[in-house]
Amino acid sequence: MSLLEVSGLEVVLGGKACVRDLSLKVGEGELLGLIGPNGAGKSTLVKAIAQLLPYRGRIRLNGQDLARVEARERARRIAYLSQGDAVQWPIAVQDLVALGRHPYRGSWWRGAGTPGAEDRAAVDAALRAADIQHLRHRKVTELSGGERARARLARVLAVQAPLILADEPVAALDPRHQIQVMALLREHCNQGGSLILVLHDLTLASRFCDQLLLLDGGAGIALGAPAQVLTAQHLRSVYGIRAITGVHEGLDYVLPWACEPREGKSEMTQG
Ligand SMILES: Nc1ncnc2c1ncn2[C@@H]1O[C@H](COP(=O)(O)OP(=O)(O)OP(=O)(O)O)[C@@H](O)[C@H]1O
Repeated sequence: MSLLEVSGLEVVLGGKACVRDLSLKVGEGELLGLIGPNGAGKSTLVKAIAQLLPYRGRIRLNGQDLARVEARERARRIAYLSQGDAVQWPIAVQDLVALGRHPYRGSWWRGAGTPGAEDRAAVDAALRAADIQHLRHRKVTELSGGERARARLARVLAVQAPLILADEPVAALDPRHQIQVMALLREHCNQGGSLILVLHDLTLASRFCDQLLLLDGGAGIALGAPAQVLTAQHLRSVYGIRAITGVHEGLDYVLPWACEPREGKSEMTQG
């Protein structure tokens, strides 16, 4: 059984269908990348899965209708990293990361108490994984964009949820940290966790993801292994680009190279 099953999903915002009749499955240990041009519906899809938007259709986690799972329980099973890097309060990095443990605490008003040993260990592990131990006492609002991106990611890792939804977690990172974070997310999957990742970098997408879902205009255009999705035809018809492709160390790579005239939209293909 898949960990996550989405079927017939439709999200309408401001009278416009931003996600249309979308179905997908994510298995345990699987990394699904969501790609597509600006405005394709990637963030909307992720927010609907996180139960942050109203939708029609069905979203099941471990066979259970996610809409019926109690909020705190859901927050332990799905960790969501939103797009962007806004953190409004000048709190210490370790306190931001500790917020990831909130789903495991009782109500603050009913005396949730101080973090337990498990919470501290989870925060330490997340700081280590995101390579920001040295920043733990710094204020989040005083970090660089890339440092803040890693602090926000560490909060999500601290949840230790089986499913992570991450919306462009590497967008602000330098190349070394991009590769480091992708490898870290890959490791989450190698350890049996599952991940849905929104990203624009097609090279990282083809290298690190098991499957890719290409979206355009709210609809799924192609779903399958990276090589089946990142075809010259899809790159041209959906992105309006041409890419250099090849194989390095046994892995396919795709390097966007030039703009091309866009052609008619493709039908959804499934590999
Ligand atoms: N609250 C909203 N009300 C109305 N329309 C919205 C709302 N949020 C998003 N949209 C529209 O839904 C469409 C999909 O937006 P979404 O943010 O999901 O795209 P995306 O693929 O994540 O894009 P990007 O790569 O630019 O982040 C866009 O046309 C956007 O304008």
